[in-house]
Amino acid sequence: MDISSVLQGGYHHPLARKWQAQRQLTKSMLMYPIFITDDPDAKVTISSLPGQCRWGINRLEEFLGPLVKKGLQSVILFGVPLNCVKDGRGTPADDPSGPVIQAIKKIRELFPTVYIACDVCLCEYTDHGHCGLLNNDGTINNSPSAARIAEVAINYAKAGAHCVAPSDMMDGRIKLMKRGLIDAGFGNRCTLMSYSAKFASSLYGPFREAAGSAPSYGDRKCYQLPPAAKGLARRAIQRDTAEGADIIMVKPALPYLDIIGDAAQLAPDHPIACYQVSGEFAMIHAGAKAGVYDLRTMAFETADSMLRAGATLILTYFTPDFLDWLEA
Ligand SMILES: NCC[C@H](CC(=O)O)[C@@H](CN)CCC(=O)O
Ligand SMILES: [Zn+2]
Repeated sequence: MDISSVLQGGYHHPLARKWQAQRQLTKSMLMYPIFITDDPDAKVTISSLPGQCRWGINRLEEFLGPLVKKGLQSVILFGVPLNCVKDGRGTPADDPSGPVIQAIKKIRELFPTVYIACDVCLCEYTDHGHCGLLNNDGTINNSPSAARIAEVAINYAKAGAHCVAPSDMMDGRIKLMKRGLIDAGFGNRCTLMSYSAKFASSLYGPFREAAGSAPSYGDRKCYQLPPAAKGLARRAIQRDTAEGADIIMVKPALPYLDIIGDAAQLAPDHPIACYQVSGEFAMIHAGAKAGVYDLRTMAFETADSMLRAGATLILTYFTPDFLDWLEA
């Protein structure tokens, strides 16, 4: 046999197999999506997301304390207001007494080492459930929507968020948000993580149930990317990079590994995030429950695929599990 034909010598040993990975999963790569509700003492199980709950701010120490001890380094907050008056412009989104702003302050106080990102969108706060403001005919009114999203982001930054992450997919919101952060004095102390390539996926169901954020009519196909749209994703990534995004995100993750690769190629000097969304998480659990594979092995296999594709940051509901598994 030719010398060049023999590869197995390079990975016959478990340690040598580790060396074959370009990037190994570490705790600092994990960002934990968490749901904050406006009942301060709540701890409500989310049936569609195994092991996940909606938490009130009075329970954050009980919830996050053990995870911080295990090495939790970042969270991304999703507000789930159940006792507020939703309206056409998502007024409750940046209510100073609302769950997100209260949670930013509480987590800063309780866990000063934890990096706090905030998802910025209006769908959890609008009475129509869309991610932006609407025209009279029910279509998205892009410009005022982008302006409102930027306004919410600046208010989160003022409350102490380390990072704002607009998941709305409005055109031009990154430029507006970056300009707003700079003008408000936060351009150099608040990260702008753009959900640049976010697809109109069928994998958001459990989240929408958890956050009560499904659109009251229609869908999000006119502002989230078509699943087959590789060119649009590449253009959105280039656009957001040019508009001042500090981190580029692809979402969902597993069905879009090629887009993660595109992002790494198009924005080689930016951290690349990917979001293993609620439906991916639920799907992996369902397969393990059905005996198709071992849960831990599959969770690592999916994370390794995202790292191999070029991700440097993974938003995942598996974060608490990985904190245990990476310790072992
Ligand atoms: N801003 C929209 C929420 C959005 C998807 C959607 O419901 O369209 C995601 C949150 N950023 C869902 C995330 C998930 O499914 O885990
Ligand atoms: Zn939204």
